Amino acid sequence: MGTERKPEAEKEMREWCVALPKVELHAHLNGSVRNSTLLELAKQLGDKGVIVFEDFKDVIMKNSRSLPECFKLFDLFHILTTDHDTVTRITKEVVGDFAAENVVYLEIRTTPKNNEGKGMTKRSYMNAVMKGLKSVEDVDVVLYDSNLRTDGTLNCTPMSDLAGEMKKKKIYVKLLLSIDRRETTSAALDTVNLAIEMKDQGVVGIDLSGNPAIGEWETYLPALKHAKELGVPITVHCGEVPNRKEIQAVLDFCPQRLGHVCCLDDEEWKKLKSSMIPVEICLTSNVMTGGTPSLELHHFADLYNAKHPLSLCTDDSGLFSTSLSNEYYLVASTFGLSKAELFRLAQGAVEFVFADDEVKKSLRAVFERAAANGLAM
Ligand SMILES: CNc1ncnc2c1ncn2[C@@H]1O[C@H](COP(=O)(O)O)[C@@H](O)[C@H]1O
Ligand SMILES: [Zn+2]
Repeated sequence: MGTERKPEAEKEMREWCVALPKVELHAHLNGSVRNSTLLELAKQLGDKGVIVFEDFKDVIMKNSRSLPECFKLFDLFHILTTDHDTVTRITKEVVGDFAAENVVYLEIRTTPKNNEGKGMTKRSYMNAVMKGLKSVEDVDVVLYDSNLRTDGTLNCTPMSDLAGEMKKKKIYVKLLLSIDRRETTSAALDTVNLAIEMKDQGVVGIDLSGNPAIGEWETYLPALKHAKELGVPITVHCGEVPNRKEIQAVLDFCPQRLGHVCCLDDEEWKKLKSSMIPVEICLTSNVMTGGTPSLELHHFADLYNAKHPLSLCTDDSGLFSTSLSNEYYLVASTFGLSKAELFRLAQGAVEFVFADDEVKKSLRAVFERAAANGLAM
C-alpha cells in the first residue's frame, strides 16, 4: 500500500505535515523527553558517581525498543528525571517541542510519583509539572479557560494561522494523570483523588498505563470506577499484548478513549467498532514494540476504512524518535491518504479531547481558519 514519493514531493509533504495544526491526545511526559536532555542528565549523574554514564548512554542511543526493553528504559529514565527541578525542566521542554511542530492542543499524561528519598509526593510531583507548564517562555501556553475571550475564542492566534508573522505560538495544554500498572488499589485511588483535586489546574482525565505484562485489571478497577462516578474522563491502554480477559473487561467498562488496541480478536474488533470508542493510534510505537507486524499491516487502515473515530498520537516521541508530524507523514506515505484526508483526521481529533466545550469551540475555529487559509487541500 506504500506510495513512492520523489524527494521534493516527500520534503513538501513533510513540511505540510509540520504546518498542519495538530491535536496530541496520547503523549507520556517521560517518554517524550529529548535524547539530548537525557544524555545531559546522565552525564551530570555520572559525574556525581550516582550512575555509570557509558551504560546509560548506550541504552539511550540504542534503537531497538521491544516492549520489555521500553519498561527497563523507563526505569532508567525515571532515575534521571525524578526530582522536582528536572520534572519542571522536562515538562517545559516537552511542551515547547510539541508547540514547535504546530500542535495546538496537547494532553500530556504522566504518572504522579512518590519518592521519599527526594522528598517527593504525588502532589509535589504534579506541582513540579505545573511549574514547568508555567515556565514555558517562547510559547503561549493556555492552561485555564480564563485565557479565553468571553466568546470562547483564543485571545492569541496559533502559529499555524500566522502565515509567517512573528507572533508567539499558542498551545492548549491539559493533563491526564496516569495510574501505573505496578501500583496498588490504594495508590491508584490516590491518583484519581489528586486528579479531582487538580481539576481547576488543567487536569482533565485519568489514564491507565504501564507494563502490560504486569498487574490485574481488578486492582485498578475501584479507582477507575471512582473516577467514572465523579465524571472524570478515562483513557485505557488496551490490548498492547494479547490478554483476552482484560480486553473484554476494558471494552465492557467503556472508557471515553482507548490507546493502541493492537491485539484484539475478531469478536473484540466487532465489539470495539460497535462501541465507537475513539482510539488513540500510535503507529511508530506499535511497530517498534511489536504490537503490529509492520506499518503496512497496522490496524489503522481497518479502523479508518470503517470510519471508526481515531486520532494519531506519538505515545513516546523521545523514546521512539518520532513526532506527531512524522506520524501524519507515515499515514500519508503508508496508506496513501491525501492532504484533505489528513486534514480531516487532524480536525476530527478535536471532538475527542477531554477539555470542555469552550476549548473544543476554539479548536474548531483554529481548523476552520487553517482550512480558509488553504491547508485543507
Ligand atoms: C510503549 N507503550 C507504553 N505502554 C504502556 N505504558 C507506557 C508506554 N509508554 C509509556 N508508558 C507509561 O508512561 C510512563 C512514562 O511516563 P511518565 O513517567 O508517566 O511521565 C512509563 O513508565 C509507563 O508507565
Ligand atoms: Zn502510551
